[in-house]
Order: sequence, then C-alpha cells, then structure tokens
Amino acid sequence: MQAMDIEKVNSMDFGEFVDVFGNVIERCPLIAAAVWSQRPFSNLEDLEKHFFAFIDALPQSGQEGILRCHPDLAGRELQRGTLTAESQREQRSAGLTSLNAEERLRLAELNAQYRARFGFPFVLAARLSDRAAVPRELARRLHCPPEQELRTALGEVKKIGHLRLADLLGAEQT
Ligand SMILES: NC(=O)N[C@H]1NC(=O)NC1=O
Repeated sequence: MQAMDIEKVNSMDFGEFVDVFGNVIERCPLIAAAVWSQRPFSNLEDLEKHFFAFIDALPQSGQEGILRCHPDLAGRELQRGTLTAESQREQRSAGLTSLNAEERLRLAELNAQYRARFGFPFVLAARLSDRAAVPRELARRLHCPPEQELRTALGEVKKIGHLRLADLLGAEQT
C-alpha cells in the first residue's frame, strides 16, 4: 500500500480507518475502532500511543485475549495458508515459511509447551528475529514467571504494531 501522511489518516471516516488500521494489532480491529475516536493525531507516534494506551488499560483477561488472537509462529495456520497478510509476511521474513520438518516439529513442541504453561500462544516480533533465534527465545521464555511473560509478550505485540504502523505511514522503522 502507498504510504500516507497524518492529514490523510485524520480525514478517514470510521470504515476506512478500520479497514486500513484494523490489523495493526493482529485480529483486533476493535482497537482501531476505539482509536478512531481519539483523532486528530499529530503524527505517527501520537497515533501509536493511542493503540498502546488501549492495550495497557485493558484488564489482564483482555490483554491475554489479544495474545490469543495471534497465530502460532510456524504453526497450523501457516501450513494451511490462513494467516493474515501481515503475519504471513512477518513469518516469511524470519524464514519460518521455509523450515525443514525437524525445525517445524521442534517449534510445534515448544509452542505447545508454552501454551500449556501460560494459557496463551508464544508471541514474538518475527521481523526482528530469524529461524534460529525463534526456538532459542521460545525455550528461554518458557521458564519465565507468568507475570513477567505477560509483560514481555505484550511488548512484542507493540513491536509488531509499531512496524505495521510504520509500514502504513511510510516511516523510518526504529
Ligand atoms: N505468535 C506470534 O508471535 N505471531 C506474530 N508474530 C509476528 O511477527 N507476526 C505474528 O503473527
């Protein structure tokens, strides 16, 4: 999609805004719907701040719900081709679409252990990682205390959202 400036964002009606920003947080268009009411935005950082403030204000059940909207990394949805376009691109950029059978099995086992321990899927900004680092990080985070892990996982959701917003607004990705 063509990059856009903040004036264009501020001029969007509700439907257009949710169409464009509905997947900044994976499969949580409700967040974009709520953020639309906060316009006008002064810049990308301001827009992003509203997405993140919504997440931070949720009760723990809502924050865990956001994590549960994420597909597993290298999981069934990738095999079936049912990922969102953004997730597909992110997983491909980390090399997760070209794992061999052994690597896929190892990740599937770790994903299952993680989900059994914490009750939500393992979430990591795949574009900032690679096929060797993902299982390493998963194995490490498996042993973290649950409250710390919830915070870490939400931090990853924000990194993913930051990169998706930066793509949409054509900003430098910092
Ligand atoms: N499980 C998980 O982290 N999924 C997400 N990560 C990412 O970069 N894109 C996703 O869909």
